Amino acid sequence: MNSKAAVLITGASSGIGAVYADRFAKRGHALVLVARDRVRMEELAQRLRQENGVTVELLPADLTDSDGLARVEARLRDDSRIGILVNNAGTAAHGGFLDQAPDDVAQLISLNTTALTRLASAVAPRLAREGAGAIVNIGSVVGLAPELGMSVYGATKAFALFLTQGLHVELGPRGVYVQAVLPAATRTEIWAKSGRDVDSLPAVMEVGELVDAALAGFDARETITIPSLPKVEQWTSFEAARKAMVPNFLQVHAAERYRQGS
Ligand SMILES: NC(=O)C1=CN([C@@H]2O[C@H](COP(=O)(O)OP(=O)(O)OC[C@H]3O[C@@H](n4cnc5c(N)ncnc54)[C@H](OP(=O)(O)O)[C@@H]3O)[C@@H](O)[C@H]2O)C=CC1
Ligand SMILES: CC(=O)[C@H](N)C(=O)O
Repeated sequence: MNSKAAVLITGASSGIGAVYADRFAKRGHALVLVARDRVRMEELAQRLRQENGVTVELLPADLTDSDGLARVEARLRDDSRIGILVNNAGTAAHGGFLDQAPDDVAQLISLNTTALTRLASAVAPRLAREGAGAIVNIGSVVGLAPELGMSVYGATKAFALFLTQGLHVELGPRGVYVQAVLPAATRTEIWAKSGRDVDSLPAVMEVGELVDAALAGFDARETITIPSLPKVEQWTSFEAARKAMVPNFLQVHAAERYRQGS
């Protein structure tokens, strides 16, 4: 992969996406920034152009809107300068499942899973043809922790993790690197936007530290990067247990515990 490939970052107007933009600009990459808030992106873009001398283009779009999403998909399909997609745009939900209106749930799923998948789908064939490039999906540790009571949000993040692992299997041999980053609580606007006080949490990572760790995982070509997890062995043994189960799924008969009266 050309190390100076342009990077398209969704959700680049604030938080994790804005810091990814800063870090990739510092590394000398041209950027395409996607989010709804053009003014905030323009402020960021001006600073990044001045500080780093890189090209920064804006592609304002609502990724839950079919026209907006289609414009970003077209850019990813057609612009051969873009070699890295950072699929970061996402929202969290207010309250628990019983408090969430079906339309709000659908909107969350639309951004966190449908848009993420469609954007990966738009860029992947071109990257596979080129035998180079990267797709970074921002998941969450919440996708591993149904106990946290964020069922729909967590399910969208479990989706991002699974999709990444599947795409790693499918696209890795074609030369495309796929990474899932699973942040834990990180100080960004997502908390206030979803009606929660980030300062009530026992531990919160600063967003710069989170993105720098995610990029260390990127540079190491990790498939799954969990910046806050102290011992990577906990993740690798979890994965080993899952993989050990897979060969046992295909059986002619139901397991003994389900055989009634036989
Ligand atoms: N902060 C945290 O604790 C954690 C965050 N994450 C994940 O990190 C990612 C980034 O979130 P974070 O930086 O924290 O939060 P922010 O709220 O700061 O950033 C979210 C970004 O997504 C954009 N966005 C929201 N809705 C849309 C939309 N409909 N179309 C296009 N862009 C949209 C926002 O821009 P705009 O409003 O301009 O459209 C903004 O740039 C999310 O996927 C989140 O789930 C994961 C784990 C922990
Ligand atoms: C940002 C969130 O709402 C969530 N708690 C997470 O850590 O992913």
